[in-house]
Amino acid sequence: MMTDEQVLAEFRAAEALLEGHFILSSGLRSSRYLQCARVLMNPARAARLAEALAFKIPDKLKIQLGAVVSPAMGGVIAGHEMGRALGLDAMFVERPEGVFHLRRGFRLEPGQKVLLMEDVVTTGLSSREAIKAVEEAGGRVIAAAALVDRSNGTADLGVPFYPLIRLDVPTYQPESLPPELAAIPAVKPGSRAAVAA
Ligand SMILES: O=P(O)(O)OC[C@H]1O[C@H](OP(=O)(O)OP(=O)(O)O)[C@H](O)[C@@H]1O
Ligand SMILES: O=C(O)c1cc(=O)[nH]c(=O)[nH]1
Ligand SMILES: [Mg+2]
Repeated sequence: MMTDEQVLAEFRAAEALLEGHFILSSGLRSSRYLQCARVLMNPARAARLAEALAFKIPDKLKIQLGAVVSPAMGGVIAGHEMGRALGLDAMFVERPEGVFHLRRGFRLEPGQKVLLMEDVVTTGLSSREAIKAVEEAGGRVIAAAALVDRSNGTADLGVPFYPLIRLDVPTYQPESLPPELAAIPAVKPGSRAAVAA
């Protein structure tokens, strides 16, 4: 078990709570960014957080799970640590041509029950795209998990969703930025291809 304060303390210790002007995966803008790669770069910290998250998933779901699948890049280490915490193999989907799919010889048994693991959920779009990829590969996503849910309650993944922590962080459409954000040059930390302007 970990309290929200303990989770936040791990993020602070990792210097993962960034402030500035960020272009998110969805194209939305924010003055705050959770840089989960900095949290996960410490293996002991990554393992502690994954164990705390595994504890939040109900046993009746956990016993059904056959694998963890996560969307690359951000989900890779998070998914691997969840695999360790749950005693399951962890695979990832990636999108070198733009659409998530399993590569590298990863495969799912027909109907194999999967936990979809993300680092951060903002709009839920990446999770939904990854769920589709799992289903196209024959698997069945029965639950989703993430280190951080910053969707402010808006993300609907279509399956039960277990975030380690929920953080209320505002996002803005690029055409309706508050002046203090418009004054700072925007950076895009994630790896999804930017939408053409
Ligand atoms: O809920 P969403 O609105 O989809 O946003 C969250 C997604 O954005 C980030 O990934 P990103 O696309 O930046 O790429 P990366 O994981 O390859 O860095 C993060 O790792 C999630 O996958
Ligand atoms: O929405 C995103 O792309 C996003 C937000 C955030 O806080 N951290 C992150 O890694 N991605
Ligand atoms: Mg990602």
